[in-house]
Amino acid sequence: MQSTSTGNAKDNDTVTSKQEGSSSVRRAPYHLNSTGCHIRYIEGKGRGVFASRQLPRNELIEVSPVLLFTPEEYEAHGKYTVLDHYTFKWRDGRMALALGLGSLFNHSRTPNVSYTLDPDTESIRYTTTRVIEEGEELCIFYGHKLWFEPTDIEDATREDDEPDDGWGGLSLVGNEEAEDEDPLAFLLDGDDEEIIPEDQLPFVRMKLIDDEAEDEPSAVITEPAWVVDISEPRHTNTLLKWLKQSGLDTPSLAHLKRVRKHDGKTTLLLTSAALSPEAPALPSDIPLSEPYTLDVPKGPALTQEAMKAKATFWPTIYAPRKKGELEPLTRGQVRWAWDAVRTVISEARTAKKRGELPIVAHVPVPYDPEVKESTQLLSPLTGYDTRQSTSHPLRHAVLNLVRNVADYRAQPTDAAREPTTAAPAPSSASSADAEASRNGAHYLLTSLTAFLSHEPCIMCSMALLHSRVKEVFYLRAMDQTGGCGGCACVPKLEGVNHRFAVARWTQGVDALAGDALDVDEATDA
Ligand SMILES: C[S@@+](CC[C@H](N)C(=O)[O-])C[C@H]1O[C@@H](n2cnc3c(N)ncnc32)[C@H](O)[C@@H]1O
Repeated sequence: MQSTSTGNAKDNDTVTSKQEGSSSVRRAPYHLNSTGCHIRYIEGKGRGVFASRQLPRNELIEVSPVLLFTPEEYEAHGKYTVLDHYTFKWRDGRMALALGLGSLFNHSRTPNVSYTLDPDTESIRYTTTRVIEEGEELCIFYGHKLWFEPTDIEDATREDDEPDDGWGGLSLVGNEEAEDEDPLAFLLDGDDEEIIPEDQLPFVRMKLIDDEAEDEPSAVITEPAWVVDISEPRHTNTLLKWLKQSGLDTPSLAHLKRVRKHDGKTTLLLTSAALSPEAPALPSDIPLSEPYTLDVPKGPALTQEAMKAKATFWPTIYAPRKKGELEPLTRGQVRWAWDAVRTVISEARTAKKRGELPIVAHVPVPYDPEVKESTQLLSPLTGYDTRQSTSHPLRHAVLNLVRNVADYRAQPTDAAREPTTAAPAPSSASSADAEASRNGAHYLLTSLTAFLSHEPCIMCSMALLHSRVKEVFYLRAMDQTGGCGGCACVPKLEGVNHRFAVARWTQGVDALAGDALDVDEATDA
């Protein structure tokens, strides 16, 4: 436990503390911080973080790296030390200690700071939840099971047996009950690679088109791919060999033939434009024209008829499977999705506390490292419904999310986001880049999954479709207003040029969310 400060605060930064019979004046260190935070002593709490100027709402005020301990290290050493009062359980079971200011935020039942764990960068991001005046203490919510007597009156009068509200308070180690609360633990503990049978998944996946409907060219779902015309067919074999060695030959296009002969022209399929927004570099010793993008079928043909329909776009492999069968999912994928669902619930709860509708749209960093690399989504993004605070009818969570993604994409360069992964774009790529953009490689949500607290309204479903989102999970169905199966099903409409998968999360949500997601059933989310 950190030192007990029992004396009177002399000024903002000092307090007289009595420890083991001696009395001394304690001074908070000067903290170099440009985001408006500084450390002060408070009677009965020890150190705390305070606003050194007025802070706006939704301001990122601190990013704290975390130090991670294995459960063994913690069991053998950590839990017998002062660290026990600062460590908490990281998502993968390790114990985490926030560095920087992170460990100095005190607890409040009415916090003015929320935080999100970022496993990718092993850090915690702290954001203000309202306007904070200069001199106010910045507090987070630790959870309901405190191991100390809070000084704040509202905290001291809390009910001990109140269930965790899931707001996202740090669940401190030793809080076994809180750890056991995950309603899906029975499903999610185990081997990451193991396939979870469809009927055990905690969500229901909607079937958007009948296998028979695939037989129509108008029902074929496509995605953009880079192709190049081969002027001299004798180079085809050399190019196929080069393609194998180039790394462009990714599994996502394995259902397509590599070469198309059409109207006397031979064309080579290079790579997915969704995964490689830039035009691929071609071998310099073979005369070739500029690569360009073309819409090709997204999946194999399930029937002979579908094969004919798909061949009008690009020759496609025939791979019959059981009718209605969906891509199998592994436990790792389901756990990743559940993490996102928990974030959505916790953010909806925070939104409600701020006086907004508890409607949230969230895009996590992709599970698949290849997709993460190609989409360059290196940190999760969230959109909140802000219709209440802005009195603006269009500030739906999904629209705000799409805007956030656009802002993220508009950052000067990828290098600014993560210097280690970004390669400079070749200057010759600019026209191909523009072409790729027109053909769909650069749509805002290409290859990404959106997690939504509520089934999106028709406008938002259309925005998701237009952004080329890969799939959507929603937690609460909106039968009167929903555009993904409620009053309409936008991705199922005839003639739309993109379809996204839809799943409704059915297990664990009510246990975790309680009434946190409740909205009027006529609300368009
Ligand atoms: C993560 S630390 C926060 C920083 C701590 N005050 C310090 O000086 O190092 C958690 C400890 O701070 C104290 N603390 C946090 N919030 C408090 C509150 N509302 N009332 C009293 N003590 C609090 C408790 O002693 C708790 O064990």
